[in-house]
Amino acid sequence: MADKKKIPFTQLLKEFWGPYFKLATYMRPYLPRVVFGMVCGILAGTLNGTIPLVLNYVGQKVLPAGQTLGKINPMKMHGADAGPAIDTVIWISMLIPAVMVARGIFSYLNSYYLSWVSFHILRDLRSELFRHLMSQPMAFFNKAKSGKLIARVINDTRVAQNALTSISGDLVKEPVAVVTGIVVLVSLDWRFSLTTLLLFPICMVPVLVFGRKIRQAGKAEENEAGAMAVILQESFAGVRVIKSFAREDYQASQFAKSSDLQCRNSMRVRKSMDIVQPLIESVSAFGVVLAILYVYYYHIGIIQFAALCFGIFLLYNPVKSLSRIPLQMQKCMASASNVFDLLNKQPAIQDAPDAVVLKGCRGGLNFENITFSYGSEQNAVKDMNLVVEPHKKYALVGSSGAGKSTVLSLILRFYDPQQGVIQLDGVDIRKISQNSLREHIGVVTQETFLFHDTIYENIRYGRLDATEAEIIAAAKLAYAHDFIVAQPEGYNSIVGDKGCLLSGGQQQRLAIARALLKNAPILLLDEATSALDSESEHMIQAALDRLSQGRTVIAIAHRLSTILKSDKIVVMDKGMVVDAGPHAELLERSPIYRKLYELQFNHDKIAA
Ligand SMILES: Nc1ncnc2c1ncn2[C@@H]1O[C@H](COP(=O)(O)OP(=O)(O)OP(=O)(O)O)[C@@H](O)[C@H]1O
Repeated sequence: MADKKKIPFTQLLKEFWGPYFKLATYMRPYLPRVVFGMVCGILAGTLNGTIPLVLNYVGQKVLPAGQTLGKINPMKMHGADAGPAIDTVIWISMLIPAVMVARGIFSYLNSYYLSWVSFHILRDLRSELFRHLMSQPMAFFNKAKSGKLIARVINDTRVAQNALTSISGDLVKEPVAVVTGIVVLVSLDWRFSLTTLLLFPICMVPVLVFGRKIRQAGKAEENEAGAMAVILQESFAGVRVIKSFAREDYQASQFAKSSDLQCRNSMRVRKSMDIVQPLIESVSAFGVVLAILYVYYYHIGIIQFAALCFGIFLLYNPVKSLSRIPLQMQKCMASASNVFDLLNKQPAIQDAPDAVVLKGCRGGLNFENITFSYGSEQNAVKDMNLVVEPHKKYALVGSSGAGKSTVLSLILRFYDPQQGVIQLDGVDIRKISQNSLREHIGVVTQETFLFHDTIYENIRYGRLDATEAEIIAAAKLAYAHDFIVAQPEGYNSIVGDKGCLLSGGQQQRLAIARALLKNAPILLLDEATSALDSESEHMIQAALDRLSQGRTVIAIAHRLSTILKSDKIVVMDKGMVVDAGPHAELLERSPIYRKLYELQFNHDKIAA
């Protein structure tokens, strides 16, 4: 039998309330507003509770005395008992709108200030979460579903904030309203109040029973919202694949399934939520019967009766809001713990406390005994030793899966090797701040990523403070200026989602312009394998040649021209550097290189 360990109460409290308290700490910068909002809530709650007292007072003052239900004597309405003069009646009656208006103002201020705070908390939480996600290393994004991350940033933060707003709004105002209301009712007529309030605890039963169901269904609803976001994100990102396989119907059926589940979960939540109110109202109806019986036996005054009934009626909303708090807390807790789970995830790759900020570098790299695996038993890079001299050009060659792309990722510190050191100008790259390291490395990959923005903004991404003249100069150097000005809106033309409104060659040239603008001393190139038309290829090659000038270049070579121009060709096989040297030497002495050359680069030779 499993050993049932008793969890200490304090730990339980921490686990259950932890996310809520953590969320509440986000209120700290806005404390004056929170306090003001809560004080307004207390005043609104107090005024709400005292309304029957005011009604009773006004009634006693302005209506002839001695009127009781069942014993009304119309004759007493005239003559000596007719009551005070009309101006006194008006003045005293004005107490009622005065209290109601004051209650309305405080209630509005309570809601306004607490909503203001909660929307600002939502803003802060979302920004922090996004920044935190952006700081996660590549290994995190390799595993995470981006749709789910989007749902966390948009959905979970909103659900947590929504619940926080209503909870913080209700938590102070409503108990005050209930306590004041009950005290006032009891002071008016304790027997009537006790008789009618007797049923209040019974009203809590449906809240407790259905609260559990709401919690479970609510969690399933949130999870399914995440799953739906994954389908949406993948369908839009992979629309080319979907269309080329004619899988639109399949995707639509996947989405419909998720939507159906979402619909059923939402119905479960709604059903449980909506049944609570009619049950409470049914129980309350018995309270009305009790009230009528009480009046029948005790013949209380009509004004007092009206005030008591109004008091009971005014208790309804605060009690309803209070009964909602546990349900909202459950929702808040589920979403907040999703958010804080992500926020608590420390990035596996972080800047060392004494990390230096790189200001300029020569671009010399040294790989010392580098071994790296992505987590599987097989090493993607093994015992790699390589000295990369500044301003020289290196070509990485090797069969598919040899580890070439991994080497580029290690230079960028997307991953840290399990063994060995990579040095930049003699400094371990783990001792350099990640931002400044990457500021000194330009990357052009075969899969160009362009943002859905203008051509101008896409180039400017290379250096955010670049001037217009510098951006145009970079485009000219990348042989992109001519096709850009030929676009309907020139540099202000939108490139479409991931640059889809431009040709592959044009996208590549924009990426080169972006790298030229960055002007980094080290350049990592992953050449396009896809066959571009010869004119486009020629221009890209010329643009790359310009980009490479005066920099340390490490290129994953797919073209003969690249390997012929390289100072050194590094041959990789199964994660290891098996040889390195100039083309002619390797052709002579390396069987692996010879084979690769014949398979991979020979057709270029023929084409040339
Ligand atoms: N993100 C990843 N997670 C797990 N394993 C990976 C990942 N990326 C690459 N690998 C594995 O690491 C090894 C080296 O891959 P890498 O992409 O570096 O090879 P490559 O020489 O660049 O191949 P190609 O020329 O096909 O791009 C391969 O066995 C590959 O399956």
